[in-house]
Amino acid sequence: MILSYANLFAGLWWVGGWVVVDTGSTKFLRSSARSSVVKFLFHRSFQRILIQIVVKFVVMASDPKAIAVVIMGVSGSGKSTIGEMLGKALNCSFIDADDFHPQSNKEKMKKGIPLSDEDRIPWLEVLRDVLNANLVSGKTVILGCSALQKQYRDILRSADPHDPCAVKFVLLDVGVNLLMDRVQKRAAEGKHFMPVELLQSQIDLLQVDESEGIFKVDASLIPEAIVDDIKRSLF
Ligand SMILES: Nc1ncnc2c1ncn2[C@@H]1O[C@H](COP(=O)(O)OP(=O)(O)OP(=O)(O)O)[C@@H](O)[C@H]1O
Ligand SMILES: O=C(O)[C@H](O)[C@@H](O)[C@H](O)[C@H](O)CO
Repeated sequence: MILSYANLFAGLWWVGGWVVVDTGSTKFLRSSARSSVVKFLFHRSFQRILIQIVVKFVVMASDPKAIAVVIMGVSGSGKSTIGEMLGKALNCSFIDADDFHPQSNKEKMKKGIPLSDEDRIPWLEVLRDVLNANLVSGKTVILGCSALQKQYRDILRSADPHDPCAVKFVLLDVGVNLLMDRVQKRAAEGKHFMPVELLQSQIDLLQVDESEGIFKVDASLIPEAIVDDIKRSLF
């Protein structure tokens, strides 16, 4: 839409310039020194450059750089719920990291055994490649992923090897009691494989370094308020 306006504007500019220069309607300016400057300004090659600059500017303004937003936090903090809503609000796709776990990881968690680095690193590398594919094709994407430690987040950050800031993290911050309630309720409803016993191991592992500048959102709020806060932090 914006581009069509730009093209229309460029077209009018072109025709307007032609009328002014080629129909001689600028007679009153011709004699003065000003007229050569004006002629230069209306000259087609100058117009062409100007049009290219305007179109490029409009394209850049209407098509900002793609980013990856990682909604992170411990089990039950709301990554899937919030990530999906944010994806809809930003009109981009949402990827749930849980869908990329190999069966062996899921079996381990079901049995109440926390994942090790050996379990997580290959999984994070796959997720990094998925983010990379989206960024390379200019698509903004939301990922819901625990990303509990800096070393894990650094793997995801490398999705854009030229710009680590292209991958942004948002931490869903929820108190332990509310987390327990949510995970217990979800497990009782048979809705998820993650047992409540694993929650403490996740809380123990979560490490957020102030220097990383991760945006922390109060995830005990209603989902709509959380999504609004995240949107405000991003734009
Ligand atoms: N802001 C919220 N307010 C109320 N309930 C919420 C909120 N966010 C999530 N929930 C509920 O809490 C439960 C856990 O949410 P969700 O599955 O989105 O968390 P998660 O971080 O993706 O968990 P996991 O990492 O274990 O997959 C769900 O039953 C969900 O409906
Ligand atoms: O790093 C991890 O241990 C995993 O990502 C877990 O967080 C689970 O995937 C998730 O919580 C279950 O839904």
